[in-house]
Amino acid sequence: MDVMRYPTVAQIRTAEQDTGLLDDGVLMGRAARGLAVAILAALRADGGTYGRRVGLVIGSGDNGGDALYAGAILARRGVDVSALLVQPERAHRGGLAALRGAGGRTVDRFGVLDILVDGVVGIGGSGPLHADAAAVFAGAARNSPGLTVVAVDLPSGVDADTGVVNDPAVRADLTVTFGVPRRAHVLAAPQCGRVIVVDIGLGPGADRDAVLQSLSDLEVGAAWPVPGPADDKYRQGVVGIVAGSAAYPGAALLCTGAAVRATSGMTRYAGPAATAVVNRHPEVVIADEPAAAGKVQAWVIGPGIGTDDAALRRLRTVLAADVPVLVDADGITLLARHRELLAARTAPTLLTPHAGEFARLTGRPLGVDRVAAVLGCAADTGATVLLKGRATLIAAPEAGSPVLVNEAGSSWAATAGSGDALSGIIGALLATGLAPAVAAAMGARVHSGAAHIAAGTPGVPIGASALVAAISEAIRVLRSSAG
Ligand SMILES: NC(=O)C1=CN([C@@H]2O[C@H](COP(=O)(O)OP(=O)(O)OC[C@H]3O[C@@H](n4cnc5c(N)ncnc54)[C@H](OP(=O)(O)O)[C@@H]3O)[C@@H](O)[C@H]2O)[C@@H](O)CC1
Ligand SMILES: [K+]
Repeated sequence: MDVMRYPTVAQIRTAEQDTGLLDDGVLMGRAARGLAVAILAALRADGGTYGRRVGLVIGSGDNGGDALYAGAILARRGVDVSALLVQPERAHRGGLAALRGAGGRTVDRFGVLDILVDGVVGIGGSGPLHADAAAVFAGAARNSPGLTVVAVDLPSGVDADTGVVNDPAVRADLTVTFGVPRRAHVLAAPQCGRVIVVDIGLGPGADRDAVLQSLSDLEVGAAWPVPGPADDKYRQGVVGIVAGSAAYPGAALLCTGAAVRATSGMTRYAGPAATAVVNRHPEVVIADEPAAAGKVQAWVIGPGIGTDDAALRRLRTVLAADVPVLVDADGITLLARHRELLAARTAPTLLTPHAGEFARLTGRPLGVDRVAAVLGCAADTGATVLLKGRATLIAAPEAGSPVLVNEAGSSWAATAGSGDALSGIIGALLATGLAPAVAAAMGARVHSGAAHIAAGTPGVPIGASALVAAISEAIRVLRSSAG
């Protein structure tokens, strides 16, 4: 599959070392040129470069070196460059000399600026942005309303591998990184702004061993199941949905509505909201119980089913079936109390918890390293696990499997009932025979796309019904990106 890969800092360091160009500063020179080009483009897009005011906040490592050498290039182009050294005695010597030689200057505080460059820390950083540096950013923002912040490699204070946004941390409008994207660029995307990856000649193997990966839109669009000439409703997969209740039919309507829109296969509903479901979605075939529902190729169970004896009975029935099962919401709460049900599974299981359900399932809080947590949970449960969030993570239980990430691109999907829709989409994909992790990643992409389309530009708040209504358009956009 055509994927984006996000290596760890250790893997990036190895790739940089493998070039043999680290010690003579070749890589830093390339990084600085790429950074300068990006800053010049940002200035040009906003009125030109000559005489514009760029401030550099410089830390004590090579991240500051990149910024200083880039500053030298900018100064030679007539940009007014000033640098504030957070730890003057530890600032990169060669970079500082280059900046001064090109006409840049060091300052104790910034005047009014057009662009502020964060060269405090990159992949060598840990923990929050130090207080003295944080004060510089706060002061510059006060002085220069509308200031554009450009992060070198990473916004300082954001952990490169976990994407944890410490307090304080820099929030960037643009992040310029080198060779390969870092995990934080997808795990903490809102903090990074637009990300530009500059080629510094790391070679094609630099991200080969990255565990964290994402599918491209093109790949999702090309793989989306659509009916072929020989297909009938059964051949495209039948999904069975157990969701909602007579008193609360909403989850049932959203989940089945999403499944109906996601593929052309057949959708069955089994449960106490059957009448409400068929009244809203006449194409759905209903039953009162999963045991009476007829044949399916995948089950979805959990949204809004409650945690009473009837819900547990239905969960037992569904998990006893030798077909893939997606368990969500109340289903996960029940599973946390009845782990033996998972152990007896004969076909793949997909669990789709949010952070709270994840903690219930594993018996411990999620922690800061979401990638490690989702891998651990998949290995422990033997199930594929989709951990919901702005960056949704998906891990299969097989050792060596990648973790697939879907960065939602917006937060419009954070609304009640949104998860019910996600389950329905993924369930329909599971029924077509896609591997659980791939079905989950593709479903998450369409789900976030639908939220984005429903919210519009500029966005307005949406309910989950609007998201479900936009699923068809989201699939159309992805399929058209695949040509
Ligand atoms: N290697 C390469 O090939 C290439 C590398 N490149 C560039 O180098 C960068 C990596 O450089 P690096 O290794 O020098 O580390 P870096 O990110 O500057 O930070 C370390 C310094 O920060 C300090 N510090 C730590 N935490 C802190 C905090 N919270 N707040 C404040 N300070 C903190 C820490 O201080 P200490 O803990 O030692 O007291 C240490 O001095 C990389 O991101 C990229 O930009 C490019 O040129 C391309 C080629
Ligand atoms: K930085």
